Amino acid sequence: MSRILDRIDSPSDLKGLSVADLGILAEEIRQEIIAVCSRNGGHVAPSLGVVELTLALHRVFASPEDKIVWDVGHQAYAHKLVTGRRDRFATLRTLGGISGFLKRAESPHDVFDAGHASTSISAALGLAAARDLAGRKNKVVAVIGDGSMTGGIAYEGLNHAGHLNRDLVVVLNDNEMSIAENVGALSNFLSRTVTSEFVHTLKKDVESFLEGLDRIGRNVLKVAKRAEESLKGLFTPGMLFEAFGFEYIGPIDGHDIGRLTETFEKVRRFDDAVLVHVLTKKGKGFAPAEAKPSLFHGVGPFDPVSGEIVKGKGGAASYTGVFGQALTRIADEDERVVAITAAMPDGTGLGSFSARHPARFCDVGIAEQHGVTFAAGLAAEGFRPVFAIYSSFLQRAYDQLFHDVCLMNLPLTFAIDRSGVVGSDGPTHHGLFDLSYLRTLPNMVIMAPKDENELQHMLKTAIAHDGPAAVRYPRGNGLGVPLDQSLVPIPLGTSEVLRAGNGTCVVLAVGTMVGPALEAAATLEGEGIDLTVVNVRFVKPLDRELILSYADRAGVLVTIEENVLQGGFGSAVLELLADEGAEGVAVHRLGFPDRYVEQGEQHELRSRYGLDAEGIAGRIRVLSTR
Ligand SMILES: Cc1ncc(C[n+]2csc(CCOP(=O)(O)OP(=O)(O)O)c2C)c(N)n1
Ligand SMILES: CC(=O)[C@@H](O)[C@H](O)COP(=O)(O)O
Ligand SMILES: [Mg+2]
Repeated sequence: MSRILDRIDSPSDLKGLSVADLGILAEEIRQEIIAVCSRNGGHVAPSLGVVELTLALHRVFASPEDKIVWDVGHQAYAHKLVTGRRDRFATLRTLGGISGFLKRAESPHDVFDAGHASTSISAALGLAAARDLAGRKNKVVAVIGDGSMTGGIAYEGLNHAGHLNRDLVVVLNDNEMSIAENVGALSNFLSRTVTSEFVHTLKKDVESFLEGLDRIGRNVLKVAKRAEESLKGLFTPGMLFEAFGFEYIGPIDGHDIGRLTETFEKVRRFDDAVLVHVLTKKGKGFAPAEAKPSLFHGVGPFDPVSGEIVKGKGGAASYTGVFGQALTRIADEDERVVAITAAMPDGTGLGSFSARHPARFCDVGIAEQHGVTFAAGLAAEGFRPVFAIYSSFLQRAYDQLFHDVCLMNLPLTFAIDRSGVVGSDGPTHHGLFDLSYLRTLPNMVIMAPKDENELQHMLKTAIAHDGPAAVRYPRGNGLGVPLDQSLVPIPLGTSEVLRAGNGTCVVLAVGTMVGPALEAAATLEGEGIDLTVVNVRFVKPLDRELILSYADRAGVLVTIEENVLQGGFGSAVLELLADEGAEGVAVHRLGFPDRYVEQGEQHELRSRYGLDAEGIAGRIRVLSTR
């Protein structure tokens, strides 16, 4: 039997469907999401949770004239399926395929690119302001999750929107989850829904009783209503949004398409700022995802029936895991160590730390800026905070790094996970800028380990250092090297010569690039090219002496980094050589170019950009024959 989904080429095809048909379509969409994500991986639970919400929005609002802005965009798979991307959906998150997030370049229905959280309200308000300036009449809708509502920019947007009172709809998709359990006072506040329903029922009962009485009864009713309003105000989530100047509607069942459609029809007729509070279940309709929403938030391939996760090739422990274990051990001996995450406790490997040292663990929510300044406060009082954070999310907190950390030279460790290419999440998530953005800040020490064992020692080095220090390491498995139990700080600014070579061509490799550089050296040895390979270890401070002495002797210096070339390690070497007047040495920089790198498996991207062993060998071969 043909599916309704196969007849949906654009949102306008939803208009003629009955509520019952929409229910059937929701089920078909869920099956499609599960089938494709079971092969490609993806953000399964967030997307399954908003299928009815997506259908109701697209049925009532006329995208792309009406603008629907999805926060993060990780929940927008149903949106992709009903906006003309059904045929390409099987390529989701693959090299050359459609994005796992929103992309203006992909569809006119994706009105604002995303991948990072909490931006939708500000973006939607900008779209609404542009509409008003242009004299258009379209609607603008921001859809934001309860987790993303922990990000400060969301309140900056609400504050401005309430003040402007533009025609703007904000849908709060409340599933009581961030990736892990949502944290913070707001999340407690939102979950007081039950209390508010209780107050609502109580109000109705009391009203009908008093209305049955005489005039005195009606006066009592007036007083009671006033009291009830303040009581309700104390207990309902609406109060918060009303204080921001929004009309509040909800909470409503986010899986009841009929109710959602009716509500949005009503809201469509308003012309001021409205917030619709919708309650959904993360992972809805797929039992394994409902049972383990954190696991299925973002997941690799799995069995589409049982939900069992397909095991990788096994092998070495991940950098993330080794970091978490090492930090826990260091904290066992050093009571000053406090671990901080911004809503990524599992992704950053802090699970064992939080279980062992709960009082010294903090999840600040999706609040990277706050997290950095909060950690700086701890550091100012003698603690040794370690902020474990993804490279691309730390970008949010650049001024905090500058103003609240480096300026005071505070002892704060940044454990920067997901540096380099991360894979299927693509350009919003690759950690390709941290060497550049950290290098410019005075006082900052920057390290990158060649393997997971060195990561442990670098962590120890960072925590022992009396100033800010960053250790950047990649997503995925380490090299499987033995792990030292006793950790020793590495003297700052010292690198390590791993292969002496004949000194004609010297490779200065950073972190993940050390392994492929050594492999390339082994390949080229058979061709009579005898490379020197240096594990740089410190991007700041540089090992000036070693670099300058090689520059004196070598014909060619090759720098290799899993970072953009602009402002990265290679740039630092060029600056040093220029400042010291080093002449006669040719410098070749290998790294990522000055553009946003697409999605794809990590190995595919490294290969595409010539940063695997083969690519490195090929480029040095060309240099050597010049
Ligand atoms: C700035 C930033 N920090 C962290 C993340 C990682 N992240 C992606 S989705 C998510 C949870 C979002 O929760 P919510 O908005 O409630 O959406 P749900 O997944 O529950 O649907 C987090 C922490 C991110 N994308 N951007
Ligand atoms: C949407 C988002 O930002 C996160 O879910 C991210 O995709 C997690 O990435 P990892 O899978 O590398 O933890
Ligand atoms: Mg949520």
